[in-house]
Amino acid sequence: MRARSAIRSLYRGPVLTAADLSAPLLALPDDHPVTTDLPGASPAGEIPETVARWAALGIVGVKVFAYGHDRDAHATGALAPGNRMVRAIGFVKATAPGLAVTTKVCGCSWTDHGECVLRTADGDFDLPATYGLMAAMAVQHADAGADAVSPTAMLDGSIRAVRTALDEAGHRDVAVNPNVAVHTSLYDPFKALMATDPRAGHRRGLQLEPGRADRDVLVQAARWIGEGADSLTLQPVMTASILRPSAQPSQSLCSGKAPARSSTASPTDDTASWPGDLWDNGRRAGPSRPSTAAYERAHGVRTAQGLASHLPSRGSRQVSARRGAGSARGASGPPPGSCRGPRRPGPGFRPGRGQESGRLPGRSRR
Ligand SMILES: NCC(=O)CCC(=O)O
Repeated sequence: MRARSAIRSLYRGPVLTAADLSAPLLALPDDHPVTTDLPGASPAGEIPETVARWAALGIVGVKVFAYGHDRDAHATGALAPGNRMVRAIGFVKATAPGLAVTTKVCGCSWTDHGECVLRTADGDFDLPATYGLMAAMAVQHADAGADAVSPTAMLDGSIRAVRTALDEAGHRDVAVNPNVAVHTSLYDPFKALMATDPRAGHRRGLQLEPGRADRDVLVQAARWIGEGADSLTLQPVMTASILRPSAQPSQSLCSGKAPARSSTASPTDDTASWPGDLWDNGRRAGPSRPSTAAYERAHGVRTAQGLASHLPSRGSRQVSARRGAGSARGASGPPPGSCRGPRRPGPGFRPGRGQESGRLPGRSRR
């Protein structure tokens, strides 16, 4: 079989090209020392040059992270007109209008304590203020030209808050791409460069525990989809590999199959290769898109949409009602309790960390 190159080409697996990639752009102050090998670290003034180089390579997206300024307890700088994020979005769009711009939406770059969430005077999580901050940031980024926003706090309710705010501001076509973030020291160089390491404690109470990530990733994915996510970013990138083993048809597990293309799972024409429900939440639903049920039959797996039907979801009905396609997908999913396999969330299974009850973990220490 492999002697003929035409046959090799015919049966070649998926190929990763520049057209599958989105590059991280870490927008730094002009006088900031770039003491890192992290790709994409760029003083603000050099952003046009950096982005032009990427566009010439054929890269199709940029994910913007801004080094926050004027940091305080309320993350005031995050909403300041013309702040570094807004300017970075403008630079990218002016340089390469065709690039898809995704922006990080989180308090941690803008709070003086480095936490993703805002706190009350008593030190508790201030949920309304945090949701309000993230929602206003998302609208500000969309107003500045962002095509998608990436809420990264891993805070239940924040995705719904962002989606609702975008819709109400007339940005229904701006996508929401939350993180599914596993807690890891691999973020340390990024946090050091961007000065986002929490002054006290860590993000362990929000991000997924590495030891349980193989199933919690899927639980969280289903949750974000229920809140209105359009696509997901698995973080760190190797998180994608923990989904692969659970996608073996012979095991018939409750899982999705990870894409081979990049850490950001984004809409693609290759819907047959993984369950679109996990990745694009049906925004591109169309005649060529396989249904959840068809996908599950063909691959012998359960998708996140199927998994979601096992959870006491707080948001999926709301999303289904708002988006017609979502409703149809939900109806075609497996009935509750039909999932078979060794990693099936058992009766009474809870994602942990008090998420089901909406209770949030308190400040924890290293
Ligand atoms: N807002 C949090 C993140 O972006 C995730 C990486 C980190 O822990 O800093």
